[in-house]
Amino acid sequence: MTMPNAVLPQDILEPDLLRLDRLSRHRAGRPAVQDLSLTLKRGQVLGLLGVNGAGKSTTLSMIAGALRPDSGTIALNGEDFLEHPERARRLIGWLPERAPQWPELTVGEHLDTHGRLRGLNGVALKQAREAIVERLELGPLQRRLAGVLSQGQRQRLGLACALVHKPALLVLDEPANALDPIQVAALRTLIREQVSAGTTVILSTHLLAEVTAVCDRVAILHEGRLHHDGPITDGDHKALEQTFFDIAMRGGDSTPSADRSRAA
Ligand SMILES: Nc1ncnc2c1ncn2[C@@H]1O[C@H](COP(=O)(O)OP(=O)(O)OP(=O)(O)O)[C@@H](O)[C@H]1O
Repeated sequence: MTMPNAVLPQDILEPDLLRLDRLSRHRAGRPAVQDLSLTLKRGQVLGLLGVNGAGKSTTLSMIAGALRPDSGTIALNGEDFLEHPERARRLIGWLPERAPQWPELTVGEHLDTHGRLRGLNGVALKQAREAIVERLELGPLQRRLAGVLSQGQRQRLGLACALVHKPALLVLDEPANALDPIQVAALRTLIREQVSAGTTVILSTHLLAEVTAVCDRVAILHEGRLHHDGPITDGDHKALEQTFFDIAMRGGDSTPSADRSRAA
C-alpha cells in the first residue's frame, strides 16, 4: 500500500526543499562538518556517502534539528530551520543512526508519541498509526516493549516512527543497519514507494551499493567536507566507485566540490 504524503500538499512545498549553506560543526574539539553547502530539490533521493567518521551522522543530525550547527544556515521549505524548529520537525521524518527508543514503552506507544510530537492526535493519529503498522508489518509487535526487540525489529520501529506523520523530507541515517537481506530489499521498496508518493529523501551510508540501489544523486563527504556531488546514472557505477575510492584513499586531497555544479 502506498501512503500519500505529506503534512503539506505538494504544491506548497518549495522546489528547493532543503538548503544547507556553509554548515560547520565541531565535535569533541575537532571539525566534524566543514563549510557544507548543498541544495536538495523536492522529490530527489540523495545518498550521503562517506567512510566511517566522514561527518554523515553529524550532518543528518543538524538537518533533523538534533544538533545545532556552529555556523551556517539550514532552510527547509524556504524557512530558516533554526528560527522555526517546530514547523520544520513536522516536515521531517528522521531515523537516527541509533534509533533512540525508550525500552519501557511498547511499539504502539512509540508510534503514538512520535505522531503526537509531530502534531497528530485523535482520529488522524489512530489512522496514521494503523497505516504504518500495517505497512511495516508491526502488528504482532504492537504491544511488545521496545527494550526486548531484536536489532532488526528496532530498526523497523525506528523507520515507522520516522514515517508515521508522512513527512515531506525523510532523513535516514544508515537505514540498512542490522537488517537482513530480505529486509534490505523491503527497505528499498519502501523508499521507492515513499519517493513515488512525493517524499524527498536523504540517506547516509558507507556502502556505494546502498546509494546506487535507490538514489538519483550522490554527495561524498570526507573529513567533514563535500568532495563530490552529482547525479547517478545507469552505467556510471564503476566510475563512481573509483571516485569514492580515490576520495577515501587520498584522505581528502581531491579538489573539494569539483563536481558540485553537476548536481540538481
Ligand atoms: N557524540 C560524539 N561526541 C564526540 N565526537 C563525535 C560524536 N559523534 C561523532 N563524533 C566525531 O565527529 C566526527 C564525524 O562523525 P560522524 O558520526 O558524523 O561520522 P559518520 O560519517 O556518520 O561516521 P560512521 O559512518 O562511522 O557513523 C568523527 O570524528 C567522530 O569521532
